[in-house]
Amino acid sequence: MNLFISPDALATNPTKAVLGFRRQLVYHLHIWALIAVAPLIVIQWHQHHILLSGMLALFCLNAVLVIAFLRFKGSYFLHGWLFPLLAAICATYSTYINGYAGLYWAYPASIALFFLLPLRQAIVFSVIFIGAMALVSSMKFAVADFWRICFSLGLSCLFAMTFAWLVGKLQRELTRLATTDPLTGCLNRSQMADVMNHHITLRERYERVSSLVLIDLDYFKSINDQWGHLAGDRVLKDMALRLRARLRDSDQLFRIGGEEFMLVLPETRQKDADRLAHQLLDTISARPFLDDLRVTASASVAEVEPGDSWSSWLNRADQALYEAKAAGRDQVINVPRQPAMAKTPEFP
Ligand SMILES: Nc1nc2c(ncn2[C@@H]2O[C@H](COP(=O)(O)OP(=O)(O)OP(=O)(O)O)[C@@H](O)[C@H]2O)c(=O)[nH]1
Repeated sequence: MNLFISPDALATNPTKAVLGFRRQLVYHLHIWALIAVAPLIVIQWHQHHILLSGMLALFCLNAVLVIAFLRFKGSYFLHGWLFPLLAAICATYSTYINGYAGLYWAYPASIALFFLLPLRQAIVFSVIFIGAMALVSSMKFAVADFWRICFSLGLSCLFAMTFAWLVGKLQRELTRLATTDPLTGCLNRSQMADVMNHHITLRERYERVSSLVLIDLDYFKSINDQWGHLAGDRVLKDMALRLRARLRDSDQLFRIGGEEFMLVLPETRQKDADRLAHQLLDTISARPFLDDLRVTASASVAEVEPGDSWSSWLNRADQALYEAKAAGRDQVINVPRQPAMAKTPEFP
């Protein structure tokens, strides 16, 4: 078995990739900490530091459980909280009984806090940890060393905090870039299957109904041909703004192709989605784009049905959109609802 490949190695979308990054960090940190700390259990036992040896054993047991949970269940054992808590307590207590030999462990412990905890919790935790270390250092070491320890430990935390903060910012920015379309700011296809599957699950489990609306600009190619691609881009941007202005916060707007947009409308039945689709086509055709460019769009509406997969749901909507185009464009076509399952007659 390869210990160094975590279950998240193959993430299927950007959000999962970020979650996978955090899991791998936690996973690897626990492995290295386990390897480093396990021999100390025996060393401290031999030095008759039974309490410290016991706490280190607890630390290693927690590391084994975290690794096993991540590896086999894909979840965090006790949310990964015990590592920072036990590491800080062990380092403080070891400094108290072992002096400098214990102090050295405070540095990796203070850095690990920022890799394992959310940033705010790590800051609070590190302030408490530095306070406890300062107290122990004031009892064990000369004044000059006390100040050296406080400043060097504080600086380690500051470096780790800056790094963790920047990595968090980078993760958020990369997720945004990977999940949205740069031209219109709409969600892109990377999230589509996950979002639709979520609504299918809500339908299957709680009978909560969502609908899908596809909107495709009519004769968009001729806009590009006549006015140029930059003008086409401005039409697409304006189109996304108009759609967003009419939608609720809970609705999700995707750009799934060149001039094709998809709306996922939670808690919305087909007839309400149909009304919204008509309103959206009106907002597109009512006002000219650019200076005086009249544009129309075609749309289709499909409510999620029992037994749907995301692709069958999308295919039905796609087929209806094709019909709207074939029927002359500038109109909404609804996917016919499946008849409700007839109840099986009960025999006396
Ligand atoms: N400006 C611009 N054009 C794009 C973009 N993505 C795709 N397109 C163009 O969109 C056009 C789509 O053409 P078609 O698929 O024939 O669709 P259409 O002309 O709208 O015709 P119907 O949909 O049948 O009404 C093509 O010319 C693509 O080059 C984009 O990001 N910006």
